[in-house]
Amino acid sequence: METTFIMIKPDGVQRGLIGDIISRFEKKGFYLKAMKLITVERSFAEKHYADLSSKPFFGGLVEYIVSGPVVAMVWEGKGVVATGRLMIGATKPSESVPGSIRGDYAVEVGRNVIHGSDSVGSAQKEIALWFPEGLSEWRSEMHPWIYEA
Ligand SMILES: Nc1ncnc2c1ncn2[C@@H]1O[C@H](COP(=O)(O)OP(=O)(O)OP(=O)(O)O)[C@@H](O)[C@H]1O
Repeated sequence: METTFIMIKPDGVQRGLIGDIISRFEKKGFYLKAMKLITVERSFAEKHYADLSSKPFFGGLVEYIVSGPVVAMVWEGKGVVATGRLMIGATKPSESVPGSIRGDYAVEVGRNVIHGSDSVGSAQKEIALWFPEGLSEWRSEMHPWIYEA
């Protein structure tokens, strides 16, 4: 099944939103396949956001990501990449709808609480970068109550 990379950014950790965010993904019917609390080096943050290196906000974005621990996770489920992005909400909190994570908890684009992979391809790259040790192989006993097949 599809997997995505989700990161609770330093503001989400500092604000005590870890439990709520994990709970949303669990209750939806997605499976947690890997998780760690980690403070990343600048070079690692630059690698994660390499596609944005030419943006004017790149320096501030890297400062933000290295400013404290983040929670890095892999979630699995049918359509989890696209659905995860919907659950997270639009990049700019002023445009993210209430009910989404950013819509409920964020005000500023530079403090938008959470990251989620934007495609299946970038999910694969990000999971390889953040979890070279691999994922847990397990499936919930609830599977038939969540998925038709
Ligand atoms: N104009 C901006 N000013 C400041 N920070 C920004 C701006 N645009 C984006 N960012 C930051 O860079 C991150 C990555 O931007 P991107 O365009 O990839 O959005 P995203 O895919 O919704 O976010 P993420 O990759 O964090 O999930 C944003 O989540 C935000 O924290």
